[in-house]
Amino acid sequence: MLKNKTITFLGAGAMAEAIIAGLVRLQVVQPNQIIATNLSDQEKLNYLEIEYGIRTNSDRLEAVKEGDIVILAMKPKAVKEAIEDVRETTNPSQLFVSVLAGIPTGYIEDLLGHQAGVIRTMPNTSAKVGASATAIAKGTFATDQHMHEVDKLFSAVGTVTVVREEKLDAATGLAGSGPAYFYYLIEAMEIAAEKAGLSQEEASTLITQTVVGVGKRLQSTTKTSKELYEEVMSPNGTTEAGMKVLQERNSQEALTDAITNAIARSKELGAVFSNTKK
Ligand SMILES: NC(=O)C1=CN([C@@H]2O[C@H](COP(=O)(O)OP(=O)(O)OC[C@H]3O[C@@H](n4cnc5c(N)ncnc54)[C@H](O)[C@@H]3O)[C@@H](O)[C@H]2O)C=CC1
Ligand SMILES: O=C(O)[C@@H]1CCC=N1
Repeated sequence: MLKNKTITFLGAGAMAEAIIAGLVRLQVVQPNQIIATNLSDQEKLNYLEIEYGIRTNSDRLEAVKEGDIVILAMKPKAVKEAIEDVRETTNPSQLFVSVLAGIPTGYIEDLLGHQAGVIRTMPNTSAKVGASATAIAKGTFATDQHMHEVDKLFSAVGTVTVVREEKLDAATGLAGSGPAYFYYLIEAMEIAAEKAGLSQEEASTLITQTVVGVGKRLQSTTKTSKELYEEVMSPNGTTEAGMKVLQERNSQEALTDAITNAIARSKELGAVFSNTKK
């Protein structure tokens, strides 16, 4: 399905690299089917060529012209300028895939100015190791075939959940931003480990395997998250002592609020940029 298709990344930052790494490592497409372009960082393009064997082109018009699938991977605030720059070279047979937080497909369709197939996605940086949790939603002119192609692309770098576009902001706050919440918790574990006298190496193995174990357990159990943490807590034991502090400080409420705020920000991004149309 993706054979003979050229995939152009317009924007070559952290998210583009995570997806490129996953696609190349899992051989979903040949490296030479991928072209990356960006605003100005030639060093980054050189690095991507060497690291992943993909093609790059600092001429954004040429890079986009060649793409059957164009992945929009710039920051949301740059989307208007980025699309206006290359609009003249786009055509209705191309598929545009956005990874941008908040930006509605309708806004991208308007910027392109033709009935372009646009699919909005929200992956996360775990794409780099083939473990993204990606949500995808169809724009007005995208076809089922387009959805199949994007499903195939992102299935190669993790799971794909198809949702209606209005749910993408929720997916963004939850899973797009999600890795950051876990890394923040992990940083807390590192600080506590150091305080307690563990070496970095000792702490690293203990923490990483704890996180991996939680993920694997979640994938293989029907127990609820509450049942799973209660299973760890012995009466008057160590976990209870730890959880007491988390509960006293309303940590769960803080985390719920954090995710809700991220979801609100995704909605806000969409509103802000859609209001500054053309
Ligand atoms: N970093 C993450 O965890 C995730 C990011 N995203 C989305 O991915 C997008 C990119 O984020 P990052 O990779 O973190 O940003 P980044 O700052 O690492 O990369 C942005 C890239 O866009 C390029 N760019 C800027 N202006 C441009 C223009 N006018 N034309 C072409 N390219 C241009 C830059 O040169 C750079 O290569 C954002 O819209 C973000 O919402 C989505 C899911 C997760
Ligand atoms: O922080 C952001 O806006 C992007 C979108 C999801 C993860 N990172």
